[in-house]
Amino acid sequence: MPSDPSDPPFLVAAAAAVAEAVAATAAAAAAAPATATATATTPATVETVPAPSVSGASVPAPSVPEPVAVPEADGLQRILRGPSGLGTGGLFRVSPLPERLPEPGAEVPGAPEASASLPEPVEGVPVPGLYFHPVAEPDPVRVAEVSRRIKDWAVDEVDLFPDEWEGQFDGFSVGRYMVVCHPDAPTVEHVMVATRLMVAENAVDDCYCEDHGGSPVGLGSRLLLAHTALDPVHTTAEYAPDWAESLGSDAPRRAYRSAMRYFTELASPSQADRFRHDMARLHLGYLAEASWSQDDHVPEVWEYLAMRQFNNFRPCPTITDTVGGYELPADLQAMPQTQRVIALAGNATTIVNDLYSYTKELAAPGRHLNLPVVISEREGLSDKDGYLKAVEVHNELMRAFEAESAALAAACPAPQLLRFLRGVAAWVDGNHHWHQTNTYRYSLPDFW
Ligand SMILES: CC(C)=CCC/C(C)=C(\C)COP(=O)(O)OP(=O)(O)O
Ligand SMILES: [Mg+2]
Repeated sequence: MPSDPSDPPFLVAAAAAVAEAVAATAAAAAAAPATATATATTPATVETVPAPSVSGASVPAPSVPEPVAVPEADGLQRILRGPSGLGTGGLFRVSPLPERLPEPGAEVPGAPEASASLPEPVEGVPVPGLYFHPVAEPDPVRVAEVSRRIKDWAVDEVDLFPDEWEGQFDGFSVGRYMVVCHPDAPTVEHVMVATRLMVAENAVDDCYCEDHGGSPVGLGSRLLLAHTALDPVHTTAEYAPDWAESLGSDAPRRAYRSAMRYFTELASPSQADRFRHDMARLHLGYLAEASWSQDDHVPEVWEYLAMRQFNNFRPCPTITDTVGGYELPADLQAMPQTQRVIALAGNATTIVNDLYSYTKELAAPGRHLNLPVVISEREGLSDKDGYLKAVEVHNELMRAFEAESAALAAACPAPQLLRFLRGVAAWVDGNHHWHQTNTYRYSLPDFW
């Protein structure tokens, strides 16, 4: 890509890095035989998408993003690491992210023996055959500080849980979760913004939908009223006080209200609106799951996957830029290609949850839907074969996420977008790490 002499040096460096990656990607795609993944069988068509201006100039992007070819690991890793070289330091508020560990020729890293390449042994066993990237344990000092502050917030500011739930709160290890998912957060307070939201989101899920008093009955009403803690009601003077008072009337609403206040102090209006949209998606997903539960209905696999795209971790990686102290401009965030990357990342991370929480959900009363259960039921497979097929579904989603992310980085090398893509990838890896190592909460089935 020709560079304008007036471009700041980091843009020139970014363009050069990406141009190199594009060449590597195109060469790899031309040389590579068709592979097992659906995306890899599509010819590579990497077109350059001009970065839209923040002022809102129209973006000539296709309305339906084309799947792209999977780049070889080297090119992909280079893109996801982001720009490097003179002048790029300003793209990283803190020291550069730890690099993903290489995958030397292994088709599926992460089988138990592969964990020998980790810097330190970690607790928990990865799902055999799962495609994931191991990461190092997060900084224990930062984890301890976030853990201390989040407990204070939960107890003193929002009165989140009764004493008997304290062990579960601690066992969730939300401080470790959020520190490992946001390695580029410039301060502890930035991590806290994500941590409060994570706690609040789980409070709503547990108390409204699941095993801490939740039920599908009346869920729509509860979710809508809680949603107004994120998306305020603009009403008349007569009715506004009742609405405002309602936000303090249970723990999920207190948590949403407070976490959202902290978030909007840091987020731009556009970032806040993006988050509200994702939370509305989440609540829609909860409702579909609840209606199937009320009807004792097992959806088809594709229907389950559609529901799980909404009942999904997406609101968490979507705020990676706010937590990182920068902003992905709305025009870049709204591009169909960016939306596809975010959706694939959310889907891969959420199927990771289905796999790690499988035994927990099997032990819970009633039938709890997750991907292995739905595949077994709908496709007439044994529990083990349903689980193994769910691993394959995850792996395909994960590879598609990485391929689309790499292609987008190559096509649109805006620095904020490159950093955002790295942030989403870090969230994906951190999410896996937390699930694997949270042995208080999760354990694997005995299939191997
Ligand atoms: C943090 C957040 C946005 C959560 C939304 C939905 C959610 C709780 C998940 C995607 C996790 O799935 P699940 O409800 O199955 O959680 P556990 O398996 O109970 O950990
Ligand atoms: Mg689960």
